[in-house]
Amino acid sequence: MEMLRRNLKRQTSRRRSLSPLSVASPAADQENLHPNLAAAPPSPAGKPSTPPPPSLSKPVPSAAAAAAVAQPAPAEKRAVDDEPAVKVVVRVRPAVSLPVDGKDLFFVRKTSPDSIAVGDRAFAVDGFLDDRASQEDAFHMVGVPMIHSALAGFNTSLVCYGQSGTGKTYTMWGPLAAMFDNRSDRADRGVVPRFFHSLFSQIQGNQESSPEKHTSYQCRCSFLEVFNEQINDLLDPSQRNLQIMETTGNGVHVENLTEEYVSTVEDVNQILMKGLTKRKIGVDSMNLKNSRSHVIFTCVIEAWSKDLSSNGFSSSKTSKITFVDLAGVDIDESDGAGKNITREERHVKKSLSSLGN
Ligand SMILES: Nc1ncnc2c1ncn2[C@@H]1O[C@H](COP(=O)(O)OP(=O)(O)OP(=O)(O)O)[C@@H](O)[C@H]1O
Repeated sequence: MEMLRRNLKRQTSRRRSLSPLSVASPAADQENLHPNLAAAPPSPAGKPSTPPPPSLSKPVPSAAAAAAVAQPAPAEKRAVDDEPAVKVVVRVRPAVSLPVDGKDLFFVRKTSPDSIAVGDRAFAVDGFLDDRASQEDAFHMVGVPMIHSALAGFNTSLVCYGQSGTGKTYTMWGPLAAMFDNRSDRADRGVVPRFFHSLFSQIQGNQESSPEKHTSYQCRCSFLEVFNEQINDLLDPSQRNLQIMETTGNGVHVENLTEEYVSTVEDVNQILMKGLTKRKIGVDSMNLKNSRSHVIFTCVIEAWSKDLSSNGFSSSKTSKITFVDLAGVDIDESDGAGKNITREERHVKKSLSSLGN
């Protein structure tokens, strides 16, 4: 990844940008990591904002445990099996200005279905979105397979990383205002709002197409930021410097992190708006907003089925979906707009380099 980062530096000076997206699905572990991917994302879990019904208040199993609780239906399993455990996708952001000499128009280019070249260096990838790719294209490449995994009961994650200004936040969330249905800029909506739009329609479709299964779903979300090496709850600003704990019942989780129950895409959009407006941002010397924190949005889906056509056989599935939007690093060290930025940059760099260890 360090190699890729160095190439990004060269690219910035040419005012074109690329940001890698990684989808881990299902239950990727360190041994399965793609050579270009640094590490699997953390797995937070915390207390719900409102207690669930007694029968539903159980520990969230890991992906392996979830798969053991209920085997996915054959069609769901096939869709998940066809996907690699970790998928690395590179997206190139459109140039902010045309190159003066026209030389770097194809600086990042696809060289085969599974490789790209950045200048004279080659990288293996699972997918490539060039600077003409739409938000819809990004969703189809990384978001749709995640929905299949989540509904099949597997944990799945999307991690966006890359240099500052390369389009991580745009790809992940899109402009906040575009989340509303009546907006003319709906085409700008990012992977996450599209994911939940499609997820809730598929849940409704599943319930309508197989009424005999009596499947009920429950989804709960949390949103945290890691800023200056402290974990803050984006859904409850009074909860700062939260601690990572490991307990027998809950596994590794962030203690006291708020979880909110959601049942519609509008519920999720409200949570996204609430969290993203509280995210720490800085302003660089070009007056562009930069994310100064890593943010992690998590949704846990639990599904219970009672199939009346097979002697009332019951099953349940749990999956955790994690979206990680990492802070970017400014390549130009003199770009900071003040003393704080320098300290934040140091923490961002330290945490990003820890991912590679
Ligand atoms: N594919 C794209 N199409 C159009 N505009 C884009 C695209 N990608 C990024 N942008 C625009 O480029 C700017 C920088 O993008 P963004 O904020 O997403 O970068 P970032 O990688 O998240 O940066 P940081 O790490 O500093 O938060 C934004 O104004 C965004 O709207």
